Amino acid sequence: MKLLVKAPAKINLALDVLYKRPDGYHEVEMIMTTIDLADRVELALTNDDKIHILSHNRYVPDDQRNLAFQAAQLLKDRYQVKKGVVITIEKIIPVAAGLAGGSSDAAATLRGLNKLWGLGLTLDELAKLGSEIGSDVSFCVYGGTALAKGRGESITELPAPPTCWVILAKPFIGVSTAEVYRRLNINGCGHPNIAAMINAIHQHDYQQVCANVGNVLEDVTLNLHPEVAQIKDQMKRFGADAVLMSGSGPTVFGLVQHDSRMHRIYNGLRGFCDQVFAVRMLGERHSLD
Ligand SMILES: C[C@](O)(CO)[C@H](O)COP(=O)(O)OP(=O)(O)OC[C@H]1O[C@@H](n2ccc(N)nc2=O)[C@H](O)[C@@H]1O
Ligand SMILES: Nc1ncnc2c1ncn2[C@@H]1O[C@H](COP(=O)(O)OP(=O)(O)OP(=O)(O)O)[C@@H](O)[C@H]1O
Repeated sequence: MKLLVKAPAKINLALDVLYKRPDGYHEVEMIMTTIDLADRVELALTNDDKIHILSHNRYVPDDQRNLAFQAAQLLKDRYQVKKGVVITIEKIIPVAAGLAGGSSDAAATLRGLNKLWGLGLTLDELAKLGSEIGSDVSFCVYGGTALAKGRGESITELPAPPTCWVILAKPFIGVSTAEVYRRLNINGCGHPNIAAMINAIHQHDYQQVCANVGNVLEDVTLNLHPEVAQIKDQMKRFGADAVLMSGSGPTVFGLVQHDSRMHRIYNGLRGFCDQVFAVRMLGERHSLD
């Protein structure tokens, strides 16, 4: 028996850090939304009681370091599952890009194995399990658009943002999320207005969404990697309505509504960046399988 599950990437329309917690993590407030750029995760049942990972991408680990492996292991241990699975990951989302690729593969594995192994868990239960794997996994279990609080695992659903194009540009570098958080000076940076972003989404107000994008981690990564600032400048020059780094980076996204401008930005950035995509937001929460 086989199941194919979609694992979409996310962007952070806004990302604020409130304080560093005693457990070493940072208390965040983020507006996250899934986009139409997805890995394909195929789950095939085996009777050997083992977890196997297959991927053609040399940057994706094929052992217990893979977040999809960890998701399967967690379900096996917690619910004494005696079956095995072959997890084949067709990687479309750039790796170590700030787009939650690994987290989304883990979330897709949780959703898929819940069905394949007949566990009968709710999305809320899967999201709670996901938070044990990584801070972005809970959001990825639900998808759609949400406010994420705590260390990222406390999710409140939001409606779909206004329709627009999301142009993603990833430079050749990779970024360590832990290092970016470690270097952040919470008191020495400007903070995005999360309430204003939530209001803009509720009002379906594209101009206000664009006016309120912001990410406290951006300056940290920009200082480490000046090429990210260059990509931001390029996107602005080609006419994006809003430009921001996603998560801890290094991927930069630009928002536009007009097709012609989307093409201008897309074509202008290709050749300058490692990978460029023009995609839509997936909008509100709906079944990902
Ligand atoms: C930057 C974001 O991607 C934005 O969505 C997330 O906040 C990070 O999510 P993630 O990659 O799933 O993060 P995790 O794998 O849980 O943590 C990686 C490292 O980032 C730091 N970390 C992460 C989340 C958080 N709220 N505070 C942190 O300080 C910790 O040093 C942690 O060891
Ligand atoms: N399924 C997976 N796909 C990609 N990378 C994975 C996966 N599982 C584990 N990894 C490891 O995780 C690291 C970060 O990869 P990932 O693509 O998830 O980063 P990211 O998009 O920056 O994540 P986030 O936005 O959640 O911080 C990679 O360098 C890789 O070694």
